[in-house]
Amino acid sequence: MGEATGGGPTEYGYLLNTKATCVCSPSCRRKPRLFEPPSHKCAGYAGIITLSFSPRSTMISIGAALAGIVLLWFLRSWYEFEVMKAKLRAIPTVGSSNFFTYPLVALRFMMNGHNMPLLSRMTTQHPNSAFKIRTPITPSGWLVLGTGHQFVEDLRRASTEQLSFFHAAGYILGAPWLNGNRDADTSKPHHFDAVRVSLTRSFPSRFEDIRDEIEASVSDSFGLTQDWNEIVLFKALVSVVTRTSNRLFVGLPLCRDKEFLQILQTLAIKRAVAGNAFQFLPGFLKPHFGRLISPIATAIKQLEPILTPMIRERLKQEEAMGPDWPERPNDLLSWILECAPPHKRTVDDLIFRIIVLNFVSVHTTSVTLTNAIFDLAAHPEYIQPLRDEMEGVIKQNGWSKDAMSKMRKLDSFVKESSRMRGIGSIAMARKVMSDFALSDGTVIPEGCTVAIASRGLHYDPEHYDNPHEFDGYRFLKMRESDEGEEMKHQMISLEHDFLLFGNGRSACPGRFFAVNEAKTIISHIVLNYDIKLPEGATSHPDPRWFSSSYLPNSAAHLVVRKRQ
Ligand code: HEM
Repeated sequence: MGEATGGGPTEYGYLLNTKATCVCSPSCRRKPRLFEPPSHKCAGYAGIITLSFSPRSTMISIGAALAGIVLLWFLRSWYEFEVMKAKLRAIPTVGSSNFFTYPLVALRFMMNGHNMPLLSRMTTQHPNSAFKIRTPITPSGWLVLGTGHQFVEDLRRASTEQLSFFHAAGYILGAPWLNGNRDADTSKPHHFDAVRVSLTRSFPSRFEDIRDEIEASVSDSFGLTQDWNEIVLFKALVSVVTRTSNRLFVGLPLCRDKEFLQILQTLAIKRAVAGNAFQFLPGFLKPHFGRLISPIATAIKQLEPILTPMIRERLKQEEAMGPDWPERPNDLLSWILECAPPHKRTVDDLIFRIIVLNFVSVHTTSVTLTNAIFDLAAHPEYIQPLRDEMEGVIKQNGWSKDAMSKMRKLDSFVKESSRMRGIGSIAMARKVMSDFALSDGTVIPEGCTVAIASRGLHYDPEHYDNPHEFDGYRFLKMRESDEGEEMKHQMISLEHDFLLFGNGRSACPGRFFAVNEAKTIISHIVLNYDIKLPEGATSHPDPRWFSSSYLPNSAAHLVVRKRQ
C-alpha cells in the first residue's frame, strides 16, 4: 500500500494530507487530488477515500475551504470598496469611510437607514448636491445620494443604458438570486410595458369588476356589524388588495380561491423580508441562500398546479387564433402576451410574471392604503368633507374611473399621507452603467449606485410649508393656486419633490391603476364604515423601518363598524 507521509490518512484526512500518494500499488507515485477524475482507475482509489475519511478531517477541510472563501471575498470587497472610494473622492462622505467598520455600518444602516435628521439636514443645508454614504445595499459598499431638483432632473433625463433601474433595484431587492436568475438577460422586462400600456388602457373598462371585488373583500375582512369591531388593518388590506388586483389580473373564480390568495399573500410578505435580509449577506453566499430560500421559487412550485391548465389553454387559443379573437379575456395573461417575445411565451415564464406583478403591486399598494386609513382615523375632521365629496362625485359620475379622477380632496389626502410616510427613504436608485456626468460637472463612475434622498426632499421646507405638519388639503391648495398647472399636483403626476413612484423612464408603470384602486377602496370604506383609532390611541401607529424601507405597523388595530 502507498505510504502516507505527514500524518496517517485516517488521522489527518485525505484532503489535507498533501504528501500522501496513491495506494493502488507500491510503484504508483500519483498524488491524489481533491476531486479525483474518474479516468484514474487504480484499484486502490476507492480504498484511499474509504481509508482516508474521518469526520474530523472533513470538518477541518470544509472549515479551511470556507475560511479561504471568506478571506477571498473580504479582500475582493476591500479592493472594490477602496477603488470606488478613490473614484468618488470629489464627493463628500457622510459618516465613516473606513472599510473595517463594515459590521457596525451595516447594523447602523439596518436600524437607521431612514435617518430622517441626516437626510433632512443634507437636503436643506446642501441642496442640489451629492454626498456618499457607506451602505450594505450596493455591490461596492457606497451609495451616492443626491438632494434637490437638479439631481432628480439629471437622473430623470438619463437613458436606461446610462443609468439602470433594474440593475440597482435588482441588487437592492436581491432579484438575481431570489427570482431564480430570471430576467438576468434584460435591462427592462416586458411585463413593464404590459403594465404601462395594456393594463393602464384596459382597466377603466374593468372598473365594475374591481368595485364588485372591493365590496366583497372589504366586507369579508372588515365585517359589517353595527357594533364596533377591532381589526388588524394591514392584514385586512393586504387581503383586500390581493383580491382586487387579482380580479383584474386573473379574474373569477381564481381571485377568491383561498389557496391561491394564501400563496400570494405569504409571498408578498416573505419576499419583502427576504429582499431586506439579503442586503446584509456577503455576495458569495447570495446565490446559495437564494436557491435555498427563494420565496418566488416556492410560490412558482405551489402555483404550478393551479395556473398551468389555464395558461396552457390560453397559449393554445392564441396560437390558433392570433392576438385578436372575439372572446379574448381582458386580463393580465392577454396583456403580458401582447408584449412577450416568442421565447417568453411559456407556462413557466407566465407564472413567474403573474407572481412578480403581484409582488410589486400588492405590498406597495397595501402600505399606501394602510398609511392613508390610519391618517384618516388620526385626523377624523377630514372624514365628513371627504364623504361629501365622494357622494357628490359618485352621484354625477357613478362608480367609475372618471369619478375617481374627480375626487380632488381624496387625491390630496392620500398624496399627503404618502409624502409624509411613503414606502422608503430613498428613491430612483440607479446603477451607473458608464461614467455619468451630472449637470454640475461631477462624474459618477461606472459601477456606482446613485439614488435620491427622497425622504429629505419630501420634508424640504423650500417646497413644502410646515413639512412636518399633516395637511390633507396641501396638494388641493397647490392645484387651485397653480393656474394652468393643476394636473401637476395630482397623485399620479411625476414631480421632482414627490417621488413615491420614482421618476424618469423607469417610474412606476402601475401608478395609474394603483392610485385609482386605492381611491376606490378608500371611498368604499369611508362611505360604508365608521372608523376610529383604538381606545387610548391619538396618533398614527408608529411604523417600523428596516434599512431604507418603510413598513407600517403590521400589528396595529383599527376600530370599525357599519356606517351609522
Ligand atoms: C401605491 C402603490 C405603488 C407604489 C408606491 C409603487 C412604487 C414603485 C416605485 C418607486 C418603482 C420604481 C420607480 C423608479 O425607481 O423610478 C416601481 C416600479 C414598478 N412598479 Fe410600482 N408601485 C405601486 C404599485 C404598482 C402596481 C399596482 C403595479 C402593477 C400593476 C406596479 C408595477 C411596477 C413595475 C412593473 C415596476 C418596475 C419594477 C419591476 O418590474 O420590478 N406598481 N413602483
